[in-house]
Amino acid sequence: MDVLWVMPLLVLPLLMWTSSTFVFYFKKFFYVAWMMLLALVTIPLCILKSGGRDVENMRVIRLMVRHVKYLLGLRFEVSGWEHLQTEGPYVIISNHQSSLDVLGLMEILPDRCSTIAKKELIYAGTVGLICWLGGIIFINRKKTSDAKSVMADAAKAMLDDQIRLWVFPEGTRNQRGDLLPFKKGAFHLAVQAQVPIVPVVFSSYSNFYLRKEKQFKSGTIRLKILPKIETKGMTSEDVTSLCDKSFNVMRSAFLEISDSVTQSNGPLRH
Ligand SMILES: CCCCCC/C=C\CCCCCCCCCC(=O)SCCNC(=O)CCNC(=O)[C@H](O)C(C)(C)COP(=O)(O)OP(=O)(O)OC[C@H]1O[C@@H](n2cnc3c(N)ncnc32)[C@H](O)[C@@H]1OP(=O)(O)O
Ligand SMILES: CCCCCCCC/C=C\CCCCCCCC(=O)OC[C@@H](O)COP(=O)(O)O
Repeated sequence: MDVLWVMPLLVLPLLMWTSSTFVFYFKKFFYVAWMMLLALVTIPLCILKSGGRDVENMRVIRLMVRHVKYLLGLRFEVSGWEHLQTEGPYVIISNHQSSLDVLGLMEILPDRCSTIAKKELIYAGTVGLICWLGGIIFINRKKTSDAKSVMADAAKAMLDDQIRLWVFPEGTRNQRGDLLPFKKGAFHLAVQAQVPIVPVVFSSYSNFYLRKEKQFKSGTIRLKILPKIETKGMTSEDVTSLCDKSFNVMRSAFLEISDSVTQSNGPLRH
């Protein structure tokens, strides 16, 4: 009899563990499947709207992605909207924690703004095709010289076609509770086009999404848009200091808006 009473005490934690792991895989699977399906529906809409690859398709994509946050139990708290009210082209830079960043990106994406992404994304089925239709610029991260020339073309296109570009200067996803050192491409891009940089910071996801621990709870993400940094008159000589300055303002903002969050792995050293 006694053993029977103990059973629930053993089984309950096991059930809770498996259910949170189950929720993690379910939500991840659902997210990918839903985005693939949305992309499938959005492809013809984009083709009807623009007849092919065009940054204007980002309006349709943005509209189609907006509801996905509710399905995953996520909310965004955006501050600094006024800093996006800048005429003409600019480069947005933000930290990059997960593919969930796309939801925040779509929350604040200004008109005529596309992104720079790794070229592997083009093979992601319907999502890859929608990225291509949305004018996303693909770079080969393993070939710096190729990436540089694609970005030089992008600087020209920003001015010729009046487009804005969103770049993830960490160059990869990172969930270590701090920012990775920035790569230089975004800053060369802004200096070459002589356009401002608008830094955007996503608060840490570690209070609701932990890849290693297989946790994916509901949560609120703070998105802070910071004042633009001008690059007029700068040359490639100024890129390193521009990069350092941007890193410092973004890192302080990241730590400030993530302050209530436990930094499980501690800060990274540079
Ligand atoms: C409805 C349907 C639903 C569908 C859902 C999806 C819908 C839409 C999708 C939209 C959203 C998509 C979101 C996509 C997210 C994808 C995110 C990514 O893929 S992140 C990864 C790719 N991005 C990046 O890598 C960008 C950042 N990287 C860089 O900028 C890098 O600098 C580089 C790749 C250009 C070069 O890399 P690397 O060699 O490793 O870097 P450095 O150390 O920075 O540079 C080496 C030296 O080269 C100089 N340099 C760099 N760039 C330039 C340049 N453009 N011109 C001249 N010189 C350059 C740099 O200064 C270094 O020299 P040094 O002497 O040391 O200064
Ligand atoms: C038939 C192929 C199926 C592939 C399925 C993948 C589909 C992805 C589906 C839904 C997610 C939608 C958001 C897509 C955009 C997110 C891209 C992204 O975050 O790429 C990661 C990249 O920044 C860094 O990669 P690394 O960690 O450096 O490597």
